[in-house]
Amino acid sequence: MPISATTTKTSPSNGSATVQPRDLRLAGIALATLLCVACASSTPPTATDTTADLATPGSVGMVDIRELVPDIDADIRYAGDDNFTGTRVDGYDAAKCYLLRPAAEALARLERELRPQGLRLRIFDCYRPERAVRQFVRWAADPRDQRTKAAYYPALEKGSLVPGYIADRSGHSKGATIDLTLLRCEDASPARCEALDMGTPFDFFDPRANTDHPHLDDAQRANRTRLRDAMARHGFENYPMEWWHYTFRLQPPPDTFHDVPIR
Ligand SMILES: C[C@@H](N)C(=O)N[C@H](C)C(=O)O
Ligand SMILES: [Zn+2]
Repeated sequence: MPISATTTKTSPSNGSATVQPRDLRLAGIALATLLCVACASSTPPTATDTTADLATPGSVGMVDIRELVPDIDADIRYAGDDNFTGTRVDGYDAAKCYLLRPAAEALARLERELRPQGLRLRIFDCYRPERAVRQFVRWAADPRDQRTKAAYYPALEKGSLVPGYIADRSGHSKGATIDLTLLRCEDASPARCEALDMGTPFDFFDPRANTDHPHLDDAQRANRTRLRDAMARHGFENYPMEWWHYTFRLQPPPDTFHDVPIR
């Protein structure tokens, strides 16, 4: 896994990232490292370091899913204002889905399996820069902004959404996690598709979004099960709090959080 000033590594003990400057030989470098609170990097600068704004998802091992499936359906909600923050999110300079290559290849295999059944995937989010996660956390901590409450978290206080519904250190930043749903498509060109009823919309922060919530109707439960089974066949594990959130089981698991913008 490439490491740069744009990345932080997971602590083996508790699963969260820590700031651990390992090279304090040069006082100037150490000072720069300590001052770079926003970078939160565990690795000191090296000759190959670059700023987050110069690196690309490709340079840290990720691939645009449309290189593998050019016509996959994607509605990258954080690249616009149609999301729970009500604004375009930091780091989403383009509406693209980047994933580590093995995760992207697994997703492409699943899409190929689904199409003959009249089904397709719709992707909402993939790799998420850490600056986006920080924006989510700032949004959740600001009780004055309630513009999206009715649509996204009607029954909960926004301050309670972190970390269960919105992670303060997200697996999305490691490049193997994806938010998505299933579409049923008519065999036309271009395909005419409709999202399956999952019981809640994407990013509806509420117990009803829990994958096994008891008060779903039969069709909604079957649709969630269909998505979960399909994803499991291709190595993706569901997060029980959110029916749309899946992580690809990579060996060894990725341990690097990235803050490279999507463009
Ligand atoms: C914010 C939502 N789409 C999501 O991905 N939630 C999980 C918990 C995360 O932020 O990693
Ligand atoms: Zn997610």
